[in-house]
Amino acid sequence: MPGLRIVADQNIPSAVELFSVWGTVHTAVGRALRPADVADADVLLVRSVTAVNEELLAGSSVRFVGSATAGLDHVDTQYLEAAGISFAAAPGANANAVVEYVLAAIAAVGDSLERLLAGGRAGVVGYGHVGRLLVQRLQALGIASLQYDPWLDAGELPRPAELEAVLDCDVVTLHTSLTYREPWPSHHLLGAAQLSRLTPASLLINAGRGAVIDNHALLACLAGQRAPQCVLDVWETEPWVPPQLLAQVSYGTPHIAGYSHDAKLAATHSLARALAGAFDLALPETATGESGPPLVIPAALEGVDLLRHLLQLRYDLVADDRRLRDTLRGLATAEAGYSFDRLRRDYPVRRELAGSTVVLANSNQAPLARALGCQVELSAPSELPS
Ligand SMILES: NC(=O)C1=CN([C@@H]2O[C@H](COP(=O)(O)OP(=O)(O)OC[C@H]3O[C@@H](n4cnc5c(N)ncnc54)[C@H](O)[C@@H]3O)[C@@H](O)[C@H]2O)C=CC1
Ligand SMILES: O=C(O)C(=O)[C@H](O)COP(=O)(O)O
Repeated sequence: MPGLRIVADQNIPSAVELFSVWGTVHTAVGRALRPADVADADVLLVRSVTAVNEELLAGSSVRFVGSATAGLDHVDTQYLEAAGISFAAAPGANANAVVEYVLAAIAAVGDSLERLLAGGRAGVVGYGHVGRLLVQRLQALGIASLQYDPWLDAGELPRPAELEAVLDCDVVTLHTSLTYREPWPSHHLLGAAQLSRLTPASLLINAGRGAVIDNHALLACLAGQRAPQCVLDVWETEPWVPPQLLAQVSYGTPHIAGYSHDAKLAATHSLARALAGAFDLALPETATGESGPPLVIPAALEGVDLLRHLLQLRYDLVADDRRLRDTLRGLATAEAGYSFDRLRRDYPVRRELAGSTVVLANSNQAPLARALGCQVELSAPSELPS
C-alpha cells in the first residue's frame, strides 16, 4: 500500500529509512505532538513521551500506532481498540540494554557486586522481559535472587517472594510496568513504609518508571539516617529532575537504561514488521545490525575484577551520570526539562555487551564472559574449554 502518511518521533532511529518505502515520513518532536500534527496521518510512530489517546487522535485518519517502547503507560490501548486503530509496541527489544545498565550500576556502587557474589541476594520487582532476563544473567553469574510479581502465577517465578522479603535483599531493582490497576497497582509501590525496610547496606535501583517510587518519600528516605544507596534512571517528574533528589543518589541518568543502539534499532524493526503485518505490506530486506568491534580483555583479570571490567566495557554509567549533573547544574525548571530531553535525543551510540565478541588470552575468563552473553574467542583457540 504505497503512499502512507507516516508521522514519527524524531528519536526513532532509522524510521525514515525503514518506513519511507511505504510512503512519506514526517518526523516530529514527540513531547510536542498535537492533534493537528497527526490529523492527516495514516500511521503514528511514538516513543514514551507522547500520550496517545482520544485527545490526540479523535477525528484523525490514523489507523496504526506503533510505540518503540516496552512500557505502555503513555498509550490508551482501550481507546485504540474501541476506535479500530491497530497498535504495536516493541516488547523485549530493550530488555538486554536495561539488564546491562542494572549490572553496571551494581558494579559501580561500593561493594554491592562483591556482596552479591559472596552469597548476597538481589530482589527483582517485576518479572517481565527485563526482570526475567536479569534473573537469568544473575543465575549465570551464580547470584541468587528473589522475585515479586503478583500478576503472575507463583509457578512462573524461580523464587517468588512477598514484596517485604524482596526489599530485604542486598540489591533491590524495579522492573514493573507502571499501572494503576487493582489489585496490584505499581504506582507508588514503594512509599515511606516500604522504603523504611531498606538499610545503608541496601542498593535500590529504579530503571522502570519514576512513579513506581513515591519520589517525595524517597527524598525523605535518602536524606535520613538509614539512607540506602540509590541509582535512578527514571524520575517521577520527568523531564524535570528535582536537584535535591539528584544530589542524594549515587548515580542518576536521564531515562536511558534501554538506550543501546542495538535496542533502538531492534524496536524500529519490530514496528516495521508489525505495520507490514497489519496492512499486508511487503517487508523489504534490510541489513540487521552488526555487533561492535571485538573487545580484547587483559589476560591478568579474573574473578570480580574481570566481571567489573566486562560490565563497564560497553556501558559507562559514571559518564552518563556526570553528563546529567553537568547539564542540569543551575538550570531553571523549564530549561532543565529541555536539557533532559536533549541529552536523550543526542545520546551517544552505545553497543550491548551481550552478542559482542570478546578476545581472551586466558581460558579461565571464558565462563564469566559467556555468562554475560558474549561470544568468546581465545587468542590461542586450542585452549578454549568446550
Ligand atoms: N528506563 C528505561 O530505559 C526503560 C524502562 N522500561 C520500563 O520497565 C518496565 C519493565 O519492562 P519490561 O520487563 O520489558 O516490561 P513487561 O511488560 O515485560 O514486564 C512488566 C512486568 O511488571 C509486572 N508488574 C506490574 N505491576 C506490578 C506490581 N504491582 N508489582 C510487581 N510487578 C508488577 C507485570 O506483571 C509484568 O510482568 C516497562 O514497563 C517500562 O515501564 C523498559 C525499558 C527501558
Ligand atoms: O521502552 C521503554 O519503556 C522506555 O522506557 C524507553 O526505553 C524510553 O525511551 P523513550 O521511548 O522515552 O525514548
